[in-house]
Amino acid sequence: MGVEVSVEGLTKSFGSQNIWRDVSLTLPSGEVSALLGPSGTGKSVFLKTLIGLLHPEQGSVIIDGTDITKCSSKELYEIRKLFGVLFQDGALFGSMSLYDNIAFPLREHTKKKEDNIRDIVMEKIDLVGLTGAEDKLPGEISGGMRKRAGLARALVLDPEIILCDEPDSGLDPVRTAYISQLLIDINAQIDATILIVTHNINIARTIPDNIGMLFRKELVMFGPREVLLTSEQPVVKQFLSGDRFGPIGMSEEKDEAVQKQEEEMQAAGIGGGGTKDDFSEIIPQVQPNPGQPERKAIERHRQRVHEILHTLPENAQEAIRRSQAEEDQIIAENRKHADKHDLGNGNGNGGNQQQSGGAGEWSTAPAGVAVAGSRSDTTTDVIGQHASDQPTRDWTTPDVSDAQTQPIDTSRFDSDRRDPRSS
Ligand SMILES: Nc1ncnc2c1ncn2[C@@H]1O[C@H](COP(=O)(O)OP(=O)(O)OP(=O)(O)O)[C@@H](O)[C@H]1O
Repeated sequence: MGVEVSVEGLTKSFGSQNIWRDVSLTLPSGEVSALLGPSGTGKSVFLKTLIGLLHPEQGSVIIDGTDITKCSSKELYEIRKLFGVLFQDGALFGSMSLYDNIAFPLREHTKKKEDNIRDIVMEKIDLVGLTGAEDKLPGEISGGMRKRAGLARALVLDPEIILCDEPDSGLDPVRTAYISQLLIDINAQIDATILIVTHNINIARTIPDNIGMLFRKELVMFGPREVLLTSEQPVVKQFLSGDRFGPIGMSEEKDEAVQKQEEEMQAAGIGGGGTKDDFSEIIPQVQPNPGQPERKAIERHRQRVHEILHTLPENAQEAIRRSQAEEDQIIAENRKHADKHDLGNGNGNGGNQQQSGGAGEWSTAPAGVAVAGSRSDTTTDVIGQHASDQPTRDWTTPDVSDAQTQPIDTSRFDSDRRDPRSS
């Protein structure tokens, strides 16, 4: 199970510039959380503080029993091995091929042999749809491809905590959907605690269990996604709808005169350009693909939400009940689909769909983390990460009919991706 991250009273400034203050939240074990907020509110700074790259003036960040704001650098080094981080710009080494970039954490932090490293790296490259691009330099590929290479690198050590800084930036909507699905599938496979920083409202609506929002140097809220999505707070409503009119301005704050002008314009029927979508109409959360294990976090999340349900606003309670019922239906349909196509459900057979019905080369199964399905058949390597000793990939080329029945085909990430079936 992923590790809980508990943040208490965190305050960060650069010189006299306070970024945020007194931020408290808990990223529950194995759950997927998202952090929203206007540009410049310090979301990336928050991520960097969680891994100890930046040091807060006040507060604590407790990870696996250690307060990383106060621990020794040796302890911090150990704690960091729990993390896989996808930075906003991919943070790849410009002079190294994608292959070497992705292999880097394995070479740096484990004593794995090159054969084993190759298997893991190629699995992750395949997983993010970059097969064929492994010899390219970061400067020779698109921003979206760099992003996916960064994600592959974040996954090679099978992290307990995954931090993703704007995983969708540089990706078109379709690739964004693939990468979002990938994160859910990965969560189902390894039950990692995930935090996604994003401006993408679609991701916020459909991927996380919990959502938080930073605004005016404070955490406006953090809790079950339905609470934020049904919130009546003007800043939340404005952010979700992308409207010009509201408390969020081009710079951090609008002054009263501007707000008054906007109110007059609205009264005159002039719009702020925002979408008219009804965000309180909750879209069911994306579920793992059929054949993937079911997310273990769902039950834990529901248990937690059940305990606090009576404390939530009435419309959030109603939205939670509705979305849980809809999600149950989707999960049941996925199970039926998996049974019909003999994909295995990751519970009864270890989730090894590579052997159980054609989710081979073309599935989104995160093979290095995936084939194990449960951690019972993994070993612990030198740095305490779980990793299979055996090559975990079935490299047999699936037949075309299998490929066609796969719900997600990561090869479609790139039109220039080499088709392994043709080689
Ligand atoms: N190392 C640093 N030194 C000084 N100021 C910094 C540093 N890193 C970030 N900042 C400042 O902190 C503020 C928050 O930056 P951050 O990148 O966290 O915002 P963000 O919410 O992630 O923005 P965006 O959504 O645009 O990516 C900005 O004003 C930025 O200039």
